[in-house]
Amino acid sequence: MSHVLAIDQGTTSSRAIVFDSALKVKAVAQQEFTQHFPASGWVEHDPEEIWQTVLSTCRAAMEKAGLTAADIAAIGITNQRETTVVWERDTGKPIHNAIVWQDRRTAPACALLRSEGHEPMFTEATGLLLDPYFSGTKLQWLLDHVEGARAAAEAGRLAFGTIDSFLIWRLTGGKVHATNATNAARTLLYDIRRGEWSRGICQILDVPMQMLPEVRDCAADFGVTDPAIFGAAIPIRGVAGDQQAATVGQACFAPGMMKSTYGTGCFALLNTGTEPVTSQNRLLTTIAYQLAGKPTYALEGSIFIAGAVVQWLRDGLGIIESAAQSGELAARADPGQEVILVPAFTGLGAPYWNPDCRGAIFGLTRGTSRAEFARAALESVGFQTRDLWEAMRADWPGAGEGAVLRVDGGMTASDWTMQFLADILGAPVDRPEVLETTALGAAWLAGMATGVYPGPEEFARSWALDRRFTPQTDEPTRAHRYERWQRAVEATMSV
Ligand SMILES: Nc1ncnc2c1ncn2[C@@H]1O[C@H](COP(=O)(O)OP(=O)(O)O)[C@@H](O)[C@H]1O
Ligand SMILES: O=P(O)(O)OC[C@H](O)CO
Repeated sequence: MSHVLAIDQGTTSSRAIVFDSALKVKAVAQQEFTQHFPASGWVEHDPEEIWQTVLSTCRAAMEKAGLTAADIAAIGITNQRETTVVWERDTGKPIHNAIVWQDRRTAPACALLRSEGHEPMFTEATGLLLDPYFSGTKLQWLLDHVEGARAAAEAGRLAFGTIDSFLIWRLTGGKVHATNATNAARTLLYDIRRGEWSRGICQILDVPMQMLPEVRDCAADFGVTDPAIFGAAIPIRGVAGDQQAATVGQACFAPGMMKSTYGTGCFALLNTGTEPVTSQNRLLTTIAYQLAGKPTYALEGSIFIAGAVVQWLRDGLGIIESAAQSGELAARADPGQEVILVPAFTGLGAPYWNPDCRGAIFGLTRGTSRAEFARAALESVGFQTRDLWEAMRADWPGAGEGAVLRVDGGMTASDWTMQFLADILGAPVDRPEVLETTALGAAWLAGMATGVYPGPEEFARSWALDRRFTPQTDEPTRAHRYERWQRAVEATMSV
């Protein structure tokens, strides 16, 4: 009973990881699932496929670890955030595919709300902006477009949830309809200061409040799994959105600590303590974690394209065969060429929040080759992080000076990219030994709640460094490079 099973339900795959009593990874199972693109800018997932991949990866991970459900003390769940599911309470059946966080279909609805002057009120309550990224307008779209949905929701027959809620509902056999504060904070429906669903916003978006889940702490009782699923009931005791789980997994428990996760996108969170900080620089205010009823807040910068730019080099341009080759190729680029890629493939996220602009490349010459493309692609990830870093320093003077960036996610395997990141930030970048930081955070929350794992101080002491990247570039070069990036972004947004 001293193991913990973490479910990491991500955008492109579901993973299940068994951690042992010393918080070491014992077994991993991963399964990709289908991405549906029914129209330009639309992205959907089939919730049934998500459910099946979660079930099979959990079973596979337990089998690989040589364990049964009786050996698992608790489950921790972490998930792609904002992605929106509505299902029938009596059958558990979704009424539509899930609308994924990347989906842009509600851009006109957001523009309309902005033109009506609603944005300041939404930002004040939720810490977010009127962007299609968040769940609220996705839910509104489902209620408006699925026949009979609004009437059924008003009659109490439908439930809304982000992926964590949907999984909790399914795992508990329909007994628990709950979420946690970190996922609620991404819905555009939750008042992060008052710690409750916003009645005013639900009225504006015409969302019946009876379809919303109950909001709990990150380490809390989320019920037990139906014994028919894994052979015995397992308590669900930890739940957090994936970027917040990574913040916890990186032990960013003190104000001023910052982590950045480089997967498909990049999400940087700065712990700002027990009071929410309102950004003057178009960052988001969010809940980093909530324990014992007390939220700890964060400023978040969300970038939509990070590792995805490497996938584009591989699958779109075909100039590399594997992601790992991107760094080797970038290292061979001509230092005399200053090619800049602005990867606004789906518009730009923080701090620009421009859903309409599209990517651009600058500085091409007759001599530009694959190597300069690769370097520009990897550098774009560093430049975008610098944008967030600047915004955070401007918003919260405690950030930056003497600060270190803790990094994780698949793309941090690239030493070349991490060195450029340190160079362009002018600050150290720390890569930990455990790169399964998201799952680690969810496992620790669940294990701490069940007494299997230690409290925050001891957990933070167990964080171990793999490698520190220190800046090698001088300040004038850094300033010159960053200024050219800023001009490239301005030009991209003006086309
Ligand atoms: N060695 C590498 N160099 C550059 N990018 C990499 C490398 N290894 C993985 N990546 C990128 O990291 C991403 C995968 O990271 P992961 O954390 O698994 O993402 P997600 O959870 O969003 O699916 C991919 O987009 C891939 O292109
Ligand atoms: O599933 P990931 O790792 O791409 O993360 C997605 C984020 O939670 C979206 O906000």
